[in-house]
Amino acid sequence: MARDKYVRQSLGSLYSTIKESRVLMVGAGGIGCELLKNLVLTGFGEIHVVDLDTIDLSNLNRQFLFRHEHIKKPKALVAKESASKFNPNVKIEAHHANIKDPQFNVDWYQGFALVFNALDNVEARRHVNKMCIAADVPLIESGTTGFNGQVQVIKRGRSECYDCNVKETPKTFPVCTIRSTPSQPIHCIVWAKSYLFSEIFGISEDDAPELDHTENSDNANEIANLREEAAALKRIRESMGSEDFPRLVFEKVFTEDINRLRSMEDMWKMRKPPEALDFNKLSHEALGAGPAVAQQDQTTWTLAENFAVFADSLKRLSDRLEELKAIADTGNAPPILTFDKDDADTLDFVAASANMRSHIFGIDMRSKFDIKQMAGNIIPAIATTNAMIAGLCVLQAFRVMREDLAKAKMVFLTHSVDRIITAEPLQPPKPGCPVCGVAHTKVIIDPSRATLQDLVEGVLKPELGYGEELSVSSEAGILYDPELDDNLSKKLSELGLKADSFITVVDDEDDPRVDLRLSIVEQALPQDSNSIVLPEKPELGKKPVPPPTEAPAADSQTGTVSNGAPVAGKRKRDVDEVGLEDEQIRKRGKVPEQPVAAQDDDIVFLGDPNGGAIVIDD
Ligand SMILES: Nc1ncnc2c1ncn2[C@@H]1O[C@H](COP(=O)(O)OP(=O)(O)OP(=O)(O)O)[C@@H](O)[C@H]1O
Ligand SMILES: [Zn+2]
Repeated sequence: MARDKYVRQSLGSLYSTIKESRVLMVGAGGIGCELLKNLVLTGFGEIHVVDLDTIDLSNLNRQFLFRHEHIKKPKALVAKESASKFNPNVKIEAHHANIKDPQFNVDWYQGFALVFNALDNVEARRHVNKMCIAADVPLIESGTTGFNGQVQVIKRGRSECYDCNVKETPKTFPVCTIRSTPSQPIHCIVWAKSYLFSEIFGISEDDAPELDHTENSDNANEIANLREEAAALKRIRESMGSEDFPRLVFEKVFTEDINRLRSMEDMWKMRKPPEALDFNKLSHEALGAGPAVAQQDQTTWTLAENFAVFADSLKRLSDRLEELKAIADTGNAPPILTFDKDDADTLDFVAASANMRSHIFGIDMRSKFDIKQMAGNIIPAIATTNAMIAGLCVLQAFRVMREDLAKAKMVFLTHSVDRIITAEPLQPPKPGCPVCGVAHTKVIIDPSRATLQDLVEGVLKPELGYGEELSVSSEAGILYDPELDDNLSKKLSELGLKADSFITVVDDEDDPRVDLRLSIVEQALPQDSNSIVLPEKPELGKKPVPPPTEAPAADSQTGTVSNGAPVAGKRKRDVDEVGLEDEQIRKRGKVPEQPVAAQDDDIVFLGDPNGGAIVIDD
């Protein structure tokens, strides 16, 4: 029996299209391993896999194409090797490289019928989105976070692209929220990890990425106070190892600093004022608690228990640092300790300190287990979620391959609504999107001669009808506008423009035409011809008047903006995401509020009476 009998039966007329197609998969991690297996077993004729990484021990629990003996080998190559065995008729090309490398240019993308993203970061996703829009190749974008995931079909001119919706920028916490007015457990955890731990054992908080030290007239005074406080804490660090050290640290951060804060009455008009702690009282109460409580990581410790763990872990960490100092070479930078969620001493210290601070501000205390997840920025990657999302990617790919985009869907996998899989029709491109709301074309330049003047005066104005009001920019910034003509005589190559660079042209006249993105092809052109040639004239429609935009809601706690960006597909969360409750995960995952009712064109699985194959009827 032919190995592809059932696939042929299932796919019907799509079988030969798929067999002859060349597709690209970017990322061979959690989703990528599952997806590559699906693509190979479905019989996609040629599959290119790009991944920049090598295999790590921690990948093996879910990236099933990899085994222990593959650790440190390139993911793309091993994925190819393992998946080829499933179907020798499929050609797999592996690229151990960054997808942003220049060899993966617009022409290269145009060689694919379809691109799949199986990435874990927004930057690479945005890059592939941009390239697929420029090359006009459909993209299936996917991501998972714990039990949630999503698949998005992106096709230039037909659907929203990845950048049609502004992505949430990684959230930082204003330093005043962390240091003066915490209101959530995460604020106290960040304080314990990035301020207290760092000031005592590590590098200064000034280098902590989670803290936003932006000053404005409202907070300048408070920031100056906080700097003084930090300097005073650093001085206490000098007495590490002394009998008095725990009391000095404790009284500085849990008594004196809190009393100072409490004395700023304006701060507490709308909030509950903090209550300072008393070292003597707590050390007395903690006598019976004993540091062994630190082993109980699933229960929420009492204040006295937190004190006991604080004092004990402070001692453990101080002893460690003192030992390191004793053996350190003089002349080198002094040794430091860094927070690691898997290092019990550092986690105990952060958990106990965070909880005591929470108590002071009337915030719920958390178990050490919870704090570990939040401080370590972890959402566990779930193999089943990845497998389901990879399956949904292929089902959506069938619709794209059938050129049936009307039936393609944005699919959500969610843990928190009645239906685990929900779908929404594709939304049309957002007018004014900086990526897909622009016209694209190629421009051939002779790098030895082409100048910016040749582009502006020789092509853009005469051939494309631009008036005086236009601006030209590269990815590095503005190159030309009516007030900036210094670069006109420069060669494009001197301006950093080379093969596969993009140039953006913006029409600044009244009632402007859409922006134009030119991708550069370098070619030596005959001396007697122009140094820049447009092989095709793009259609330049009018720029749509943007509909009134809904201002994204500002997060009342942090002042940062949250706009429900699609799942970033990251297993390890940034610090902004720690403390996400289901509600926030749902927002981030863009999961619809209400499950979307089953629709006529939902996929129906039918049992096959002829031998167990599944016929997919959509
Ligand atoms: N710019 C890029 N070019 C090529 N591959 C990339 C790029 N950025 C990310 N990737 C790859 O995308 C894959 C994403 O997979 P996944 O989300 O499972 O992450 P992981 O690194 O394998 O695991 P984890 O981060 O969860 O430990 C990774 O293998 C990563 O190397
Ligand atoms: Zn867009």
